[in-house]
Amino acid sequence: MRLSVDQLDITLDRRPILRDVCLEVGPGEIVGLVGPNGSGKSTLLRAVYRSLRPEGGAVRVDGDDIWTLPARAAARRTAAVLQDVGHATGLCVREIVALGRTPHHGLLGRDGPEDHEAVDRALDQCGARPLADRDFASLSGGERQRVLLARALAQRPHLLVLDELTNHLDIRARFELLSLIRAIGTTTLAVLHDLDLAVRLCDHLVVLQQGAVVAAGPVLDVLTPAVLRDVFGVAASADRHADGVVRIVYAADPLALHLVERAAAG
Ligand SMILES: Nc1ncnc2c1ncn2[C@@H]1O[C@H](COP(=O)(O)OP(=O)(O)OP(=O)(O)O)[C@@H](O)[C@H]1O
Repeated sequence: MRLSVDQLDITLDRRPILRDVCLEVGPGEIVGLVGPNGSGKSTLLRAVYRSLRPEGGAVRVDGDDIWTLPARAAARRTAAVLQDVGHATGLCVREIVALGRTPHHGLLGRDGPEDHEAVDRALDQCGARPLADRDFASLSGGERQRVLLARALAQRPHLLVLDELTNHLDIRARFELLSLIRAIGTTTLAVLHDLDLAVRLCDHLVVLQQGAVVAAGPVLDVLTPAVLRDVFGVAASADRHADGVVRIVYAADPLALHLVERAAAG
């Protein structure tokens, strides 16, 4: 259950988007992919879940290059929960979660006892069993995110890929979903915009800036004041507090961006 991204290059519309990107996610680790808007995070995830073929480099799951595996074998290994995906109406929650079993089906595509067991377990893991018979389209944003995570877990993937899973969620729902991901223990690569959540969830962070990795490693090694200032444009530091929790503390009011710009200039 290991992800290795090796010297990945991606060009879109004749513009280089990712350059020489390398990263590793070890078994059971949660690695956060962070960086400013447009730095290439979603593009990198697309390459990892095999929706975008790179010009150079390789994505390996458990040592196998995903482009040398048959499509169905690659699909079984990686499950993605993506942001802002439109969803067809008319399917109930159980049917949506059962879609996670599709890569495991043979040519006849029939569900067996193992599929039912995987769906029930995923619904339970995500606290979504009471929603099982509801129309998916009738759910709140937070409930939908839980169900989409359950669909990914029903797949029993080696690797979980999450793109802004906590978008649109209130603060309590964010923490609930993130603690659920921690408890699941699947090897995970997660794009997160909220650095405060990223430092709580992740073992390691990878920072992308203009398509290149500019820092990678344990949270406190990566989020130095220089990285927070030069990459994210805020005067802040990440510190472990007495209760053991890492928090980001702003040196200046983050709304007073002119102070940050002056600090950077000086
Ligand atoms: N299909 C495409 N064709 C051309 N350029 C693209 C395409 N998809 C993305 N890009 C460009 O690639 C760059 C990286 O986009 P990407 O969505 O990967 O960034 P991101 O870090 O996920 O951004 P955000 O934080 O805003 O979601 C952006 O400049 C974007 O405009």
